[in-house]
Amino acid sequence: MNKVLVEVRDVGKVFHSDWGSIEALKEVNFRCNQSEFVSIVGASGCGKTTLLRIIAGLEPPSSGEVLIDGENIDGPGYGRAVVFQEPRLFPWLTVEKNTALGIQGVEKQDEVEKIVASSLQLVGLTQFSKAYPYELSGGMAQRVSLARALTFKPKVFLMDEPFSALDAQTRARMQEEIIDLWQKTGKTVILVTHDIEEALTVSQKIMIMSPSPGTIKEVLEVPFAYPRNPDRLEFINMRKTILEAIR
Ligand SMILES: Nc1ncnc2c1ncn2[C@@H]1O[C@H](COP(=O)(O)OP(=O)(O)OP(=O)(O)O)[C@@H](O)[C@H]1O
Repeated sequence: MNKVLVEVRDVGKVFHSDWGSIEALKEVNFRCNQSEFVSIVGASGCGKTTLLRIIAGLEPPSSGEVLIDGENIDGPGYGRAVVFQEPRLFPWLTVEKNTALGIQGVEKQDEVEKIVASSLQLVGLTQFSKAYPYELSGGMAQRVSLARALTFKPKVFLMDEPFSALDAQTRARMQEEIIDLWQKTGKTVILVTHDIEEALTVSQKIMIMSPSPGTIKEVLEVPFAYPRNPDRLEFINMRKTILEAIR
């Protein structure tokens, strides 16, 4: 039976500033099952990042609540790892030291090393553990941030446009790698992307948001097997459906 891991209930968010208020989210409701790969797509400004930040506990909702594994979220926590658009590495630390920054509550150095080694292996960076960030390509740097996120042993990975700063080829490779990582670890993934093709390539479910105020317009199951082929008619048709829904 599918277990519900993330539950967003009637979430609303209003930002107040000197020049007025913005209702960024209104009555957002959805459920995400354990081990599910979900993408959130929608036009610029429709509230994707705000919703992800609320699930991460980085932003409080103005109304409603978010439950993860039945527990109410009221701040950042180790059950959730967030991967941002840029890798956010410390330039003066090696790959393994940057990766180890995510580890909490493990005192023995050899245990820390074991966790780091297995995370780096999962993202294919074992060989580069002694390298510094300036020696890495953009894709490799983003893989370090994934390795660091893995060390948290999170229940859910929250990703905000993690590949959008990469060139097209690296991006395609990273999409394959994230599917591989998800299949190996069985983690739940919620990915924000403005790229419909990316959402169709990686996810099992796509939530389409509409703006002003941001709300979930439609949820689509992606029924195709992995690896997905963007040239297949079913893929092309679904891309068209999503594009029309966003417009
Ligand atoms: N900290 C903030 N203060 C005030 N308004 C904000 C803040 N963060 C977001 N907003 C507003 O909330 C709305 C949703 O923004 P958000 O960044 O969540 O959209 P998005 O869908 O992620 O956009 P994009 O695809 O362009 O990144 C926008 O109107 C934005 O101006």
